[in-house]
Amino acid sequence: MPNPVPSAVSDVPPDVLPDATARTTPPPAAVRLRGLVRRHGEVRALDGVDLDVAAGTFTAVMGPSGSGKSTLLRCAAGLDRPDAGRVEVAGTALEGLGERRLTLLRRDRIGFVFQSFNLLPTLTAAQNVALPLRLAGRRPARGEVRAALARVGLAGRERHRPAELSGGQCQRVAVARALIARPAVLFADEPTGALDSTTGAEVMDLLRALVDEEGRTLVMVTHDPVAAARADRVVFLADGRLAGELAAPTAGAVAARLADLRPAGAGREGTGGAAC
Ligand SMILES: Nc1ncnc2c1ncn2[C@@H]1O[C@H](COP(=O)(O)OP(=O)(O)OP(=O)(O)O)[C@@H](O)[C@H]1O
Repeated sequence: MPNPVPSAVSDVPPDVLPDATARTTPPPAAVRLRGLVRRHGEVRALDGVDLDVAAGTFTAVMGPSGSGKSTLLRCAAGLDRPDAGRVEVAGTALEGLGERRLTLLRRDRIGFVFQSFNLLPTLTAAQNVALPLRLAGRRPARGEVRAALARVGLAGRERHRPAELSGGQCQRVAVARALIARPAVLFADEPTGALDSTTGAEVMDLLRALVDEEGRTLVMVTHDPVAAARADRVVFLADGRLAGELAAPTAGAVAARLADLRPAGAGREGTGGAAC
C-alpha cells in the first residue's frame, strides 16, 4: 500500500520544504511592545518602551517604585490603553480592537494574576476557577476545574471559599483561574507581594513549573530580587523607560542592578505616586 506520509525530508517535494529564511526566522514573540507611551496627567508612566517576550519564557519586570512596571503590565495585557505605541499579544495587535474584541482577547488569550488575588468571596475555589469559562458561556468539561485545581496543588479544596484558604492557597486558585482558558500569556503583578516568604517561594515554584513543564509564557512584575531570580530574564524600568536587562539572573545581581537604578534614598516615590 502506498505510504502517503513522506518518510524523510528527501521524500518531500522541494516546493513544500520551508526555505532557508523560514527556517531561520524565530517564532513570533508572545508579547511585542513598540514605542509604548502612557501618560497619567503630567506623568509619563511609560515613555517609549520596546520589548519582546518569547513564547515559553519567564520574564520578570523590576524597577523603582513608580517606574511604570504595573502600567507596562496593564497595557501589555489589554487592561489599560497606551497613548501611543503598539501592543501585540500572540500576534494580535491590540490598538485597533474595539472594546468587545479586546474583552474577548483578554478572556481567551490573556491570564492575569493580581497581588490581592481578586477572588470572589462568596464563590468556592472551584466556582472561582470556572468563572471565566462561565462568563464565556462555556460549561467546564467534566473534571476540568478539578484538574486545574489539582495542577496548582489544591486537590480536595474545590468546595472551600477564599476565607477558608490561606493566602498562598488563594493565590493558587487565582493562578488556576487565570489558566483555565489556556491563555497565550500569563501576566502576574506582584503575585507574591501579599505572601510571607515561604508561601511566596511556593507560589514561585508553581509559576516556574508552569513555564518549565507546560511551556507557559509568564511576565511578572515584582519588587523581590529573589522572586525575580526565578525568571529566565529580568528587564528593568526606570522613569518609564527600559534600563537594561539580565539573563540568567541571580538575586544578588538583580539587587545590585536595582540599587544602581535608585537615586540615593528613593525611586520616584513621593513624585505623584498612586493614592493608596
Ligand atoms: N491611575 C493613575 N493615575 C495617576 N497616576 C498614575 C496612575 N497609575 C499610575 N500612575 C503614575 O504613573 C507612574 C507609574 O506608576 P506604576 O504604578 O506603573 O509604577 P510601578 O513601577 O508599578 O510602581 P510600584 O512599584 O510603586 O507599584 C507613577 O508616577 C504613578 O504615580
